[in-house]
Amino acid sequence: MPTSATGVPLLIVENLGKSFTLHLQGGLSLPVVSAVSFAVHAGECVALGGPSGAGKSSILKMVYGNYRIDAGSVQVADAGAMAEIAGAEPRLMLRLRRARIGYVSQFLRVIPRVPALDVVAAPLRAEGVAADAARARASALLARLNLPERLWGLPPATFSGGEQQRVNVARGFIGSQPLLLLDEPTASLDAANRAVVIDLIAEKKAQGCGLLGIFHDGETREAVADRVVDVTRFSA
Ligand SMILES: Nc1ncnc2c1ncn2[C@@H]1O[C@H](COP(=O)(O)OP(=O)(O)OP(=O)(O)O)[C@@H](O)[C@H]1O
Repeated sequence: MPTSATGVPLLIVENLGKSFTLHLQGGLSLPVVSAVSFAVHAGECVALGGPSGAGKSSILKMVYGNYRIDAGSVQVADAGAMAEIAGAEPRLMLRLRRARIGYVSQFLRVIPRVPALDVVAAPLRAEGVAADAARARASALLARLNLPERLWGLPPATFSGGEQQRVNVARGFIGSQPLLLLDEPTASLDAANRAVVIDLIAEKKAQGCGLLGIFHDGETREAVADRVVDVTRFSA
């Protein structure tokens, strides 16, 4: 696999394939993608492109271990070696998520009764950062994303879509994982907050992180992506 000028590979996807089995339709098999191959290197942001239903989110979910991998290989840089995600034990997957792969999903999975500040600080706490320091960094990120301070102590369940997305973005960006997956991180945001997310992505790149994202908004994609991998060429 060639290494780009930007850095070492953080993610190598080779011949990845996925079909969904529809049990309610008599076990009908719905092929989604096959032979997906690309890599993400340190310091670059790669966008997954292609029309709705092409399989972009499914690829992100396989990389994060949320969807089972039917064929091929997904390897993530881990302590000088590459760890295989296909068939990974849950314990390995949890460790990789804590230390190597961050993920900003489209929607925040709300945890009942946990205030927004602690939702955001949680990945740092999992890395072993002390509670006060983790909260201080969470506050700084929420302030940058213009989340009103009166909301920080409240659980995000009743927040607006855009407020929840900003909590989700802050939670995804606070950690120090070198690979970050982004599923439409700016979809519900206004222009000012979209610009903050674009800056956060640029900062991660400058730190040597690799990012793999879906950006429906063309302007955002244009601003952050170093290249686009068109998923239609892998349609099954
Ligand atoms: N859990 C699932 N069970 C069955 N089919 C699924 C599942 N997840 C995705 N699919 C199907 O796989 C195909 C690809 O979906 P996916 O969400 O990956 O596409 P996408 O390119 O991200 O689309 P969009 O841009 O609309 O988000 C779709 O036809 C979808 O219906």
